[in-house]
Amino acid sequence: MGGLSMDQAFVQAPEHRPKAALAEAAGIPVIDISPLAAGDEASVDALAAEVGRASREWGFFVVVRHGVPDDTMARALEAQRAFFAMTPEQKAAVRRDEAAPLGYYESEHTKNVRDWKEVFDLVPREPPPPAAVADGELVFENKWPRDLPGFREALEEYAKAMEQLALNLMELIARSLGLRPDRLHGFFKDDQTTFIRLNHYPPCPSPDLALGVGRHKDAGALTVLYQDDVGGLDVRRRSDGEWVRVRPVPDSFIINVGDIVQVWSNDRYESAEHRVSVNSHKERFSMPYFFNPGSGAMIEPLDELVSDDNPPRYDAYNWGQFFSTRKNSNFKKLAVENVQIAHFRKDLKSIS
Ligand SMILES: O=C(O)CCC(=O)C(=O)O
Ligand SMILES: [Fe+2]
Repeated sequence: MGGLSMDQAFVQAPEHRPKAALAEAAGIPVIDISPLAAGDEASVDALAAEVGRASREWGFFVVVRHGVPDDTMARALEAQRAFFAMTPEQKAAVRRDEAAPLGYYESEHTKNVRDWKEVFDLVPREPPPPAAVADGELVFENKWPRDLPGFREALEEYAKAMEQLALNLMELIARSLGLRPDRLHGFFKDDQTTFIRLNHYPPCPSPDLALGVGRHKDAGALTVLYQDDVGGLDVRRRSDGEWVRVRPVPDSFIINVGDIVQVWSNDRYESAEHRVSVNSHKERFSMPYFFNPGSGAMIEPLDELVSDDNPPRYDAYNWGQFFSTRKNSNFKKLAVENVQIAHFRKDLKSIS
């Protein structure tokens, strides 16, 4: 389906291939976040502590009673399925290209191995088209498919609900770090580079050799992920380094803190490595919302979280530059190593 056929480009190195039977993770926290809306201060504090513990111990957690309306979800999921059910020609009409990275794409690479998936990327906020686009600058303009009634509206509605949820989670993360509740909100203004990805993982003839998404960490601030009931998201467990499967929970979102939260928190929280396993008989759908700051943001450990005893562990880096370098490297197979926050890690030996 979708024109994917199993060739060498998909084959993972032996050490990165998924094991046939993977334990379902016991203990990934499932957190009811409804106390935030109820607003009782003591319950919100307890909730923030729970989010803090999950971010520290796993970098991943599942939220339920999150306030996203059922019909908003239903419309978005229907739009997603309708999109991938279109013909290859219809999908190709909104295909991404090197200068304009949004739209349909079936040839993403993670760490230089091709992923067994097709995607559609969109941004909730389109920047005004730049009068002159500098050489190499990416254009974040949506490519809406024609002949798919309601698609755009459903996803715009979904994006609004996601932003509210992501800001609520940012508040909980800020509180959990002892910061002002709205301390992180200023990073997510109108210039934010947040994007939504619709993922479709078709059945794969060799799920023992390929991955839907190769192992990676999310580079942004926070990811709010919908997954259907098929299962396939694997997280590397911090306590022992084992890969474990995240069990699908109905009416939930999976939240993971990204590299930016890791840097802001000066390593109190760590973004976890994850990947997607595929299977030979069932297609799978997922939909991550990548909550990202504006491209001008400088990312560095927050002042309140560093001290003489706990000096900053990272040099400041420009998010926009990091983001476009990363996006370009997912586009095709490259010889160079992907940019990582580790490249901005200070050599602490020289500080102490
Ligand atoms: O499909 C999933 O469950 C996760 C996808 C993912 O990790 C990503 O797109 O960054
Ligand atoms: Fe991811």
